[in-house]
Amino acid sequence: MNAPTSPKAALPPNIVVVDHPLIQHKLTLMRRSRTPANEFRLLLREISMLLAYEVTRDMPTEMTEIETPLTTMQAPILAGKKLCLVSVLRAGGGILEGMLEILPAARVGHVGLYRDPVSLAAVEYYLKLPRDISERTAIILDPMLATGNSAAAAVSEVKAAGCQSVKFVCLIAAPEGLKTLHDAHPDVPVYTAAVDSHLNDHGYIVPGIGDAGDRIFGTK
Ligand SMILES: O=P(O)(O)OC[C@H]1O[C@H](OP(=O)(O)OP(=O)(O)O)[C@H](O)[C@@H]1O
Ligand SMILES: O=c1cc[nH]c(=O)[nH]1
Ligand SMILES: [Mg+2]
Repeated sequence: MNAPTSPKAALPPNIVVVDHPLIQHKLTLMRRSRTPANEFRLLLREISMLLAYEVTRDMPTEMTEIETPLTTMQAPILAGKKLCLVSVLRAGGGILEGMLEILPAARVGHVGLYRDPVSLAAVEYYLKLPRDISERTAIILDPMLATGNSAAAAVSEVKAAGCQSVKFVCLIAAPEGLKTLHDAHPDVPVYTAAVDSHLNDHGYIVPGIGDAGDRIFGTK
């Protein structure tokens, strides 16, 4: 039996494990191999909305004067840099849906990456980012951080486009991937619902959820 681990002391800094009970419950339902694709997608969307709260917790606000039906008051509104959500195709689309529910004004970019099944290197096949991404905080979305090769490549593309403020959101991270991403991009914080035990010989996260893209789109 493989239990997920949260060896917080051994992890690189800049990792936020969002261990809210609602998220943990929904993640358990997603992990079950018999959970069908339609339920899997819905659970991922719900968890993504909850992760959106955590990854935006440090967004600055400023005060503005408004009129309520009873009086005028100083009230907070969002201030500072705008956001760009960057979905790593294919599986990032599963997180993007939920994030856009909470952050409807965000711009959206896409990075198409697949893992070479033998070398586990990330192979890029698509890139489309908003022109003004350098003026935004980018939140890169991908459910799985396994070897970390895809995440590191996605962050490199976003930085190459001029973005200096980057965060990474996933559902499950492996310790190996957290280290690879931190070594390549120590300035990028990672928000994850779980840190699992290890990678298997094929680079899959154990216990994990299997192939996220296949489970979202029912392709296996
Ligand atoms: O950390 P890594 O070892 O790079 O693995 C993680 C990547 O693997 C999965 O994508 P996959 O290559 O299966 O593509 P898909 O989303 O099109 O299925 C996942 O969505 C990540 O992008
Ligand atoms: O466990 C894993 C590892 C990489 N990609 C996935 O979709 N799942
Ligand atoms: Mg896949």
